[in-house]
Amino acid sequence: MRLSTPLKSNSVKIMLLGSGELGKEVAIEANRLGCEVIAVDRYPNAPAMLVAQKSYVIDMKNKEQVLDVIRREKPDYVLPEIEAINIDALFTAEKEGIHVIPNAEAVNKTMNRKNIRVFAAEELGLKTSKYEFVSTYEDLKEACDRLGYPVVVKPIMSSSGHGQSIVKSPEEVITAWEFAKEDARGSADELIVEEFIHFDYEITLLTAKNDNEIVFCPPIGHIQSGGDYIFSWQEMEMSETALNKAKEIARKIVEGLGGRGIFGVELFVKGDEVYFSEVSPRPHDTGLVTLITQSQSEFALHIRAVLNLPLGFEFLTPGASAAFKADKDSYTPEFEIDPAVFRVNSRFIVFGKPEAHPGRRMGVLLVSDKEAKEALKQAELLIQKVKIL
Ligand SMILES: Nc1ncnc2c1ncn2[C@@H]1O[C@H](COP(=O)(O)OP(=O)(O)OP(=O)(O)O)[C@@H](O)[C@H]1O
Ligand SMILES: NCC(=O)N[C@@H]1O[C@H](COP(=O)([O-])[O-])[C@@H](O)[C@H]1O
Ligand SMILES: [Mg+2]
Repeated sequence: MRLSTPLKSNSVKIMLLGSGELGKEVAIEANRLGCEVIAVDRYPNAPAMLVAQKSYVIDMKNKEQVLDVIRREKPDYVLPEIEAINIDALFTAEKEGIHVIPNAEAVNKTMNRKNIRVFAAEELGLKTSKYEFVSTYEDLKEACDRLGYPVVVKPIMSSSGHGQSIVKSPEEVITAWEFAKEDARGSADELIVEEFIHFDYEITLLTAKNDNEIVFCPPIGHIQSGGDYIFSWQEMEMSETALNKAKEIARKIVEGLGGRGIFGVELFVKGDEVYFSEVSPRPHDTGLVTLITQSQSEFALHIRAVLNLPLGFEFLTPGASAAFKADKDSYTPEFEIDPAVFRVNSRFIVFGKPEAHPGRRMGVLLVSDKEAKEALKQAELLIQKVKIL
């Protein structure tokens, strides 16, 4: 492995398309290996920009603007960090010899619920919830009736629960339709209607892949509210049968998508049955907990995978994370953190987002303990001691 110093002509150049909290940790790991980091996002002073060597503010959905920064910088690797990126630009960049992580087609498949669901369920034969795709209100109504209530309605392109709702009765279909249209983070031209899975629990199985090996992190349990994560813990206790099924699904999906990097494979578990839900071809928000539990966090593993370095790591301790979300608007967000939060076994990470809005994730609390359950209890308690002024 050849490594240099950032900004030298021979340094490895990494471009992050999306510069939020996950990208910031990736940038820090890349910097530690002497890589040069170019952070790109839709607004200035995004978290990863605060630690990158250079940054650009562009319209991430505009093909010319995305291609322009790539052509100008000629990075060795382009790492998509968000879902809402112009995909044609990635295909073109790849054709021009740029290494997109994990590859443009994998990004294309995973950014669109229709592509990834059809690929997973119909091509790879993975078990998923029943689903239908609709583009008119009438079709949505019929699909909900056919699948039977409750159902989950989601825009085909979105993330962090934006535009997503659980529909419990025919009367609620109209609200779900309107919400999907107004709150989608990508495109709500089409919606997916999914059978509601009454799972016992859900996990993220972080799976790292380089050209030679695939490694699995211990499963991460999590709790979601409104389609967005609020607590996660590692390791989630599960039966050997369920864990083996989870690994088998994860292996199939990452081999199917190909390329190098870390993948967050989202799975629902009911008894020993495991359902594939979706996958991020990049670090996962629920995986922030690995910053305190693993010798190599998901961010370090991502960079190692990108650079095709060995992926070995140790699970050091059980732990938990609590997302800190703002409850108000602020253009000069300031935290008030009770010193009690800073225990021997806990940390609070401020992402550094320049603006706070109700529901926006601004930081994360991490706790380790002998048992994940105990760490989770402490995380639930300590997160209440953080406020935005
Ligand atoms: N078919 C389903 N049955 C039961 N619960 C579901 C179903 N689909 C989604 N959920 C719940 O909603 C959460 C968010 O769904 P999903 O992961 O599809 O949305 P998302 O917007 O992509 O979120 P993120 O970007 O944070 O991963 C899931 O983690 C799960 O808790
Ligand atoms: N579930 C996906 C996820 O967690 N993505 C993370 O959130 C950022 C966007 O935050 P913002 O919406 O507050 O700008 C993204 O840049 C990424 O780091
Ligand atoms: Mg998800």
